[in-house]
Amino acid sequence: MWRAKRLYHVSVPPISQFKPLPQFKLKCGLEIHTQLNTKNKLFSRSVNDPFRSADTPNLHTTFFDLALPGTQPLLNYEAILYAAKLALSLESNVNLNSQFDRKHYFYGDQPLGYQITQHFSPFASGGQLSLLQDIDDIDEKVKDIRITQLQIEQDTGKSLYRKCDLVTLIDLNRSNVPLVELVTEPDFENLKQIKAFLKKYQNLVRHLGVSTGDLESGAMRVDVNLSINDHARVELKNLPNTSSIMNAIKYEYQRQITIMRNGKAEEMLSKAETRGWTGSSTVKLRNKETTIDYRYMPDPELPRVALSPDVITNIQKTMPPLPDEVLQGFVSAPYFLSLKDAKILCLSSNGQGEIYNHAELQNYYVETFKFFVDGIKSRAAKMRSQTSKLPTNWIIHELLGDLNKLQLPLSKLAAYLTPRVFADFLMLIHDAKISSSSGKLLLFHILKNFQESNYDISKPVDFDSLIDEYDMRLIKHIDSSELKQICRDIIGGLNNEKLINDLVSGKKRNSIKYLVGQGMKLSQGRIQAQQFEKTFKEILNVKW
Ligand SMILES: Nc1ncnc2c1ncn2[C@@H]1O[C@H](COP(=O)(O)OP(=O)(O)OP(=O)(O)O)[C@@H](O)[C@H]1O
Ligand SMILES: [Mg+2]
Ligand SMILES: [Mg+2]
Repeated sequence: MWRAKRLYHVSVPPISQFKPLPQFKLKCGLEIHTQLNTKNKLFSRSVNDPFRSADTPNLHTTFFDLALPGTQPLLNYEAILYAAKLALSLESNVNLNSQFDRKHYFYGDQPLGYQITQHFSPFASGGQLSLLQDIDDIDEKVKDIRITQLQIEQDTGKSLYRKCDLVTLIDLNRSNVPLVELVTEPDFENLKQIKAFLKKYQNLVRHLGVSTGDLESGAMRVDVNLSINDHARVELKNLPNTSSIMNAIKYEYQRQITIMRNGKAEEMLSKAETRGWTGSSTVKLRNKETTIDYRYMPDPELPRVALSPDVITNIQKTMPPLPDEVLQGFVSAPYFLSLKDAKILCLSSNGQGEIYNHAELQNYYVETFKFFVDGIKSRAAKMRSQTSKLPTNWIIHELLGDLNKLQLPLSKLAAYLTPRVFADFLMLIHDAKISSSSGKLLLFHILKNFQESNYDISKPVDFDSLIDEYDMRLIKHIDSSELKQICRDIIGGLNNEKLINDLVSGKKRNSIKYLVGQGMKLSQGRIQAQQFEKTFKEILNVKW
């Protein structure tokens, strides 16, 4: 008698209890699809803007994107250029004679009936991306992730399933957008390496300007392949962001361990399978070996991509220095940035570049630094380490904070508060014309006014009159008895004997900062903090 096979139920512990165990060795490889942000699509002249879908579906489509009979693909060379840049930056060998193939399957958002990809002869192979402990926050000193290959292919359209009337809507704005599929060797051994690789690769595509690299919008899509102790690999799909990627791996790791511990590995982990992430668990989509036969064949309508070695050499010449080199440059002479600050300059946090992109920010910093150093030299002053920190502190910390607060794009501001002008501003602080607390107010005021003037760049910034208008000029030569009186008044006004005793005895030395803060507030930042500190110590007879 036929009986339904009882499904073996695996009870997986919660993700929060995830713990990598040495006896269960994790091995992972990634497949990453990256949309190239070329002007046009891969095989047609339509505009490449897959994100227009929400308001205007099917806007960017030509007859070829719709797969109307009689239309033919026409290769966009810009996509080849972008893919070559990416391949070279990964030390991958560009194939001088790659080819496009048809991968056949039917789906509503794939009207050709096949996807044009590179199966037999991919665009580039080999190469690596090195992860470094200092820069990428991994546990090992260095970890090289080998690249298997990069292939160019077209993206599919999008299907929108409407439950209410059981209708599926098709949007072809994304159809035929150029993609690079990057495949790594199964070199990853832990989560930190995967997280670091994704961040580094994302930063790389942004740095090269070949993609926005955003996971959330689908410009970058990651499939994870995972196996434990040499059992069959499981491919994880539908991972929309970094936390899904991490959680899916954690879940899958625990699921497979549970299976092994229950003696079911032979039965359940001997065949490769594809699983999807539901948000809380992985579910089987299909067996790898039973996937349909795609009937790959070379696309007869597209000639081979024949590149001369000169083309590659010339592209290599136009390549910018890679992110790690740029970072190293900022931590060494003449900038001497801390690694943390250098990372802020080099690692873009958002691909859209709304407030700034890393190239603009680096440029603004480098230019300002140059003008500032010239300013110091012109005063025949020495560049002390405290002085060289001024551009860093004021750009990376103060200015970026203000821009974010005001949602003011750096590109707009740089036309008005140019690096030369910003260096002048820094000189005001360097020359002690204004205190840094006044500087903060002044900078914010200038930015806010600029924004309110609707980005009017016609009137140049006039620091001198602004400083006078707001009465910010530092009082350098205050009479010492007058200053002592101000300090005594502050102490008297506090009426806090314990604070003063603890300060004088050295128990709570930090309280001096509080007193100085009161002084700065009272003088509206016009008397220097150091003067206050000195005077407070004098009148309190502080010995430490
Ligand atoms: N034993 C293994 N454990 C974990 N990952 C593995 C293992 N063997 C291979 N992989 C990874 O599986 C991935 C294979 O990707 P590839 O694109 O070559 O084939 P695929 O997944 O079969 O094809 P498709 O592109 O149709 O998904 C690579 O990232 C590779 O590193
Ligand atoms: Mg795969
Ligand atoms: Mg693949």
